[in-house]
Order: sequence, then structure tokens, then C-alpha cells
Amino acid sequence: MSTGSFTVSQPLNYRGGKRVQPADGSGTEEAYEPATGRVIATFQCSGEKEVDLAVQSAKAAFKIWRKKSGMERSRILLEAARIIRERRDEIATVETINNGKSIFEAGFDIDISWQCLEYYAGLAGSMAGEHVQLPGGSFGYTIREPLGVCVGIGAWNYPFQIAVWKSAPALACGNAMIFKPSPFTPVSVVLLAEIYTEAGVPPGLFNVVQGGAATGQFLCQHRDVAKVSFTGSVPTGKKIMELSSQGIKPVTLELGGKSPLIIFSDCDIENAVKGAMMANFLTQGEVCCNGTRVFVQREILDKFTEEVVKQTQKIKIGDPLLENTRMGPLINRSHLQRVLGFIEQGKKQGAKVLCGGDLYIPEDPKLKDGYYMKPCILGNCKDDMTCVKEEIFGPVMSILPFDTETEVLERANDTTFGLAAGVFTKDIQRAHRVVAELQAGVCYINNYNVSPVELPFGGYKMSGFGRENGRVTIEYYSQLKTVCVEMGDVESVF
Ligand SMILES: NC(=O)c1ccc[n+]([C@@H]2O[C@H](COP(=O)([O-])OP(=O)(O)OC[C@H]3O[C@@H](n4cnc5c(N)ncnc54)[C@H](O)[C@@H]3O)[C@@H](O)[C@H]2O)c1
Ligand SMILES: CCCCC=O
Repeated sequence: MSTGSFTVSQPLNYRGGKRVQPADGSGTEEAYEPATGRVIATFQCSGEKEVDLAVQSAKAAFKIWRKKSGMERSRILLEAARIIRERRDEIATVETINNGKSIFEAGFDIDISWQCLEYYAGLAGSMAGEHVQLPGGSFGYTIREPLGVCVGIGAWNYPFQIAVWKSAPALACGNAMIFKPSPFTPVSVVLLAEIYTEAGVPPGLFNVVQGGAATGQFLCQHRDVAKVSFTGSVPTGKKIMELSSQGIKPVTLELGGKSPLIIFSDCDIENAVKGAMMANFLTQGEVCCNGTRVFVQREILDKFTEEVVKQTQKIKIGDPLLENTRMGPLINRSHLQRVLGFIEQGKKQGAKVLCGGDLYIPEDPKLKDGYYMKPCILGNCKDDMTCVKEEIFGPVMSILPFDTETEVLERANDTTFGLAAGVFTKDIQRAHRVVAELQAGVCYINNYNVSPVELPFGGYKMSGFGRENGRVTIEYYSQLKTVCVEMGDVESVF
């Protein structure tokens, strides 16, 4: 497969175990190949009727799935993991074509996805309640039960991985799921739906509805939807929470961030430079947990800056399907303009562009309409600049000098976000002391942006609540039933 040649299989909705045209619509959307600017799919956004059909289909499948034992569910999820592993390169290629991230990175996203399925398949057989002895031989027990039909709504930066991070624990717990991807990236999640069917889930257990905000609202408002798990921006997260509150539906919110990365002068500087690049430039900087506020202790500011600029200038930008590319195009033209706008504003507010920050036009003529830019490092930054305060969601690193631990902690926490944070130091006491003070759901010591599926992922403050991955996520996709058993006579007060 080469860039510019991929044809999307239609239709893109998936219901009852097969691809379907939506029964009704609320407008149309176009999906692009960011590398070329080519429209690769035009599709109808699902309307209220299609959403209802998807919910009914999921309800029917849920009745079958919830009766299966954990071990039976586990075997099917393991089979889905096996198929994903087998089709890794094909799925990664589709992800790269629709999202723009390098094929090198997309392969890792697919690896994390099958690992996530394996992890929850492993937990499915061990979900159990507890037995509690009560006076007089009476006793109680608890049962962990599924919620029902869960809705997953995803962002465009990790389309396949987000769908798996939501569906793997949901299905392991015995739920059904309807997933709505971002209208920018509608393609790869349909492959996931087909894989679940091939692996043996009942038809309708995992359905896909395509569309934007209106379709998402129909899903959140549907009376038979038991839970909404959302990944996206803070403003949309607020709306989802409001809509879901009407039906008292629990929500998981995985929202944006503006995370701090603190680099102390006693760090291993080579690792700190690598860490700062991992924290800023994966997926063209379009990563929620990116450590975009890089605080560097003044003693090593010049040395660190010189090295990180040198390494950033070496990043190979271009055709994302080529194996040696490390940075592809941004998701679309308006997002590219938005990111460049932050850099312009930063310059006006006194930031200094140390490298990149402008458009990149690849030599290959078929890429000339793609959405490429050179990764940017901003120096001379101040905490109150817009580029330091707001989530840019592009390849833009801001470097901020600091002097003391107390000072940097106060500045690092001075944000409404709280998704992630990182610290580089060789002082083990300091590392843990700093992490204990950081107001963030995910903290890294001497690394950044690694996401093992065994570890919970999610934010503090306005970056959301609930978690994905790890054992704890089982609690977000199940509910606890308490059963109280009387072994004697009823002692009535009447
Ligand atoms: N914390 C995380 O795990 C995580 C992961 C990836 C992305 N993100 C965040 O996502 C954002 C970028 O993604 P985006 O631009 O797709 O976000 P977005 O909020 O614009 O859209 C996310 C999803 O919500 C849908 N949506 C929009 N309005 C809706 C409404 N009123 N009701 C229901 N659904 C609606 C969209 O169609 C899309 O599927 C960034 O802020 C990023 O930090 C967070
Ligand atoms: C599912 C991917 C999480 C990383 C944030 O963008």
C-alpha cells in the first residue's frame, strides 16, 4: 500500500454483526488522508433512528453475552487479540492513512491494542464478589455485574487504540458497546468491529455509528444506554457530562492536558532530551498527556536546549507510510492553521522560536497538499503566555527555566488540567517527593509517554475522571449487587 492509493470500504456503520448503511442521517462528513489532503470517504452521520437501531441490536447481544462465564468471554477476547496481532501491519496502515501518524508509531498503537485485549481477557475469568458472614448464620455476598449497553465516544488521535481501551474492559465485564469514532477518523474502528465478529462475539455486541456532535448527543441521551465513556476535549467533556446527567448515567471522561515535565540539573541529560521529545512529538504532538511545559533547571538550561533543538531538527518528516519517517502530517488543514496560530501568538508575546514552527512541504509532489509542519521548540517562555497555558495539540514544546524545587512545583501545578506530569532526576528521594506533590493522574519518573496496559490511565482536575487500563477499570464497567441472606426468622419491629 502506498500513500494516495487507499480505497475505503463502505459502508462505515456496523450493526448486528455487519456493515450497514445508516437508517437515517443528520448530515454528511468527509474523511481525509492527511498525507495528501485527499478525501478518502464521504459518509452519512447517523441520525436518531440509526442510533436507536444500534442500541436495540446491542441490547439483544447483551442478553446473550452477560450469561457467558468470564472464561467463555476471555477465550473470545483472546481470539480477537490474536487476529489483531496477525493483521497488525494492515490495521497500522489504515490508521496511518486516515490519521497521518507514522507507520512506525501506528504499529505500536496496534500492539498496545492487542495487549489491552489480552490483559482484560485475563481478568474476565477472575471477576468475583465477596462473601460476608453475618450473625446467626445469615450471610451476604456481592456480585459484580455488567452495566448493560455502554457508549464509547472517541477522539481522532488514537482511533483504533481508544476504541480498544474502551471496548476491551467493557466486553470483559459482560457489557455491549456502541462506539462512535471522531468523524475525522471513521475507518479503523470498523476493522475492530469485524474482528470482534470473527472472534465470536454475538452479533450486535460491538456496533459502530458514524457521525459528529449530533450523533454523539443521540447516543448520550438514549434511555437504554447505561454508561458513556468519552475521550476528547474539555468543552465536549462538559457537554457529555451534562447530557448523561439527565439519565443519571455514569461517565468516564478522558480529556485534554497541558502537562509539566520537570528536568532537574542532576538528570541524565541524554535521557532527559529523549524524554522531552517523547513527551512532545509522538503523533505530531497530538497526544493528550504530552509534557508540553518543559521546566528545565537553570544550571543545565543552555546544554539541554542546545541538545534538544539539535535532535528535534533531525526528526524525519514526510510520507507517514515510509518506514524511516518519524513525523507525518497533522490531522487536517484547520488544525494545522490553529497550531501555527499558537506559535505566531507565542512570538508576539515574547517567545523565541528555537527551531521549526513553520510549514513543511515534502519534495514528493503527491504530498504537496498534505498538512505538514516542522516540530517547534519555543524558548524564552513565560508561564502566562497562551502557548504555555493552552493545549495546542501539535508539535510545539515550550521551555521554561526554573531555580528551585518548591518554585517549580508551584508553577507545574498552576493549571486547571491534571492529566500527566514527569520528572527527570537521579535523586531518588527527590523523584518521589516531587511526584507526591504533582497534581496529575499519571506521573513518569525518568521516562515519558509510555502506556503499559497494566497501569491505570486518566486525569485529575479538568482532565477528567474515571480510568482506562489497569485492574481498576473493571470498576468503571460494572456495578456491585449486594445479596443479603437470612437463615433464621424475620425479627420484625411491627
Ligand atoms: N485523556 C485522554 O485519554 C485523551 C486521549 C486522546 C485525546 N484526548 C483529548 O481529545 C482532544 C482532541 O480530540 P477531538 O478534537 O476529537 O475532541 P472533541 O472533543 O472535539 O471530540 C471528541 C469526540 O466527541 C464527539 N463530540 C463532539 N461534540 C459532541 C457532543 N456535543 N456530544 C457528544 N459527542 C460529541 C466528536 O464527534 C468526537 O467523536 C484533546 O483535547 C485531547 O487532549 C484525551
Ligand atoms: C488512547 C491514547 C491516549 C493518549 C492520549 O492522547
